[in-house]
Amino acid sequence: MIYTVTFNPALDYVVRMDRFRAGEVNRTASEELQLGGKGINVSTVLRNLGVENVALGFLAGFTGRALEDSLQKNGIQTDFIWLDTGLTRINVKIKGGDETEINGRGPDISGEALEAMFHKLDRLGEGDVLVVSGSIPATLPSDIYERILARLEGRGIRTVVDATRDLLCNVLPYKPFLIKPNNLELGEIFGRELKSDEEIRDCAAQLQQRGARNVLVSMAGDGSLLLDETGACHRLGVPKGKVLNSVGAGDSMVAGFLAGWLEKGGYAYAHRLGAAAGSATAFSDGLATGEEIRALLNTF
Ligand SMILES: Nc1ncnc2c1ncn2[C@@H]1O[C@H](COP(=O)(O)OP(=O)(O)O)[C@@H](O)[C@H]1O
Ligand SMILES: O=P(O)(O)OC[C@H]1O[C@](O)(COP(=O)(O)O)[C@@H](O)[C@@H]1O
Repeated sequence: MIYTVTFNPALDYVVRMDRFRAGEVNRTASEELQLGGKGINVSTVLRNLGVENVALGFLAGFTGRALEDSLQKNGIQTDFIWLDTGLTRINVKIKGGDETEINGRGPDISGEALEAMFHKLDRLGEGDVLVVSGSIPATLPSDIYERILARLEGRGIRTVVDATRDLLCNVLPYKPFLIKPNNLELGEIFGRELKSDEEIRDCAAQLQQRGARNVLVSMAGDGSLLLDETGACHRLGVPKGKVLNSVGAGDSMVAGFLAGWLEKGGYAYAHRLGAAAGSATAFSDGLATGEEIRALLNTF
């Protein structure tokens, strides 16, 4: 079974307007509420591709209830831990000329709630896949992803980590099956801007030397580069299409990669399905459907 963990789920409030002006009253042309949080997006796209999975994480308050109801209505299995206080956050995504995002801090997670999550993870076993992704609420220790991977070590569980800076770097010794930084996040880790494929490949190789098995670097409209565990490097561009909303494109890519790898076992195909999923989401209003993703697969 595939499990996703989202420490800080969200409702994404997506508003569109001709031009967003900071410091002024802005009126929207349209608005919608989407389910959000990186692991939750991965769960949704996996489900859209026909891959059964369970969404784990922490929820609180009426926004949390709305999120869980919608996930279940969409046919996604959930096993969340409920927090006694606070509210699952609402992240604001402004499409007005440029894309501006305001991501909330999220509710506090108590020590007890965290312990409850560790107990759930203790049930995973041989052949399971665990995806941990997204930010963590400010009250959690910054080694939390590392502690999860340490606890899973030696049990035949593949892990996928999509996080930034230390959250990502600290898990490398636990040999994650896949990490997916974007090119800017990869540059942040090495303290410089990465300008060429060679530089990106070199940095990906260094993360591999530090323990990552497969490194998938996404580059928004410039496509993606996969350095797989055999040492082969795969580079894909993007198909032609109109970008409507790139929120969740990275999460869709992770889901597509996993779905492709489960379907055929090879990394070239996993990368293609991941790339198709990323672009299909960028070309649709919300997260891409299975049909939208498979329609793009042949363009690579
Ligand atoms: N503007 C775009 N046009 C076409 N494909 C895109 C676009 N933005 C993202 N994608 C696809 O989705 C993938 C992930 O997007 P990216 O923005 O790099 O991830 P993240 O959201 O994690 O930063 C890209 O590698 C690409 O394949
Ligand atoms: O957990 P974080 O890093 O604050 O990010 C949460 C946001 O990321 C998203 O999951 C989108 O992620 P990507 O655009 O990186 O794929 C949104 O749905 C959500 O609002």
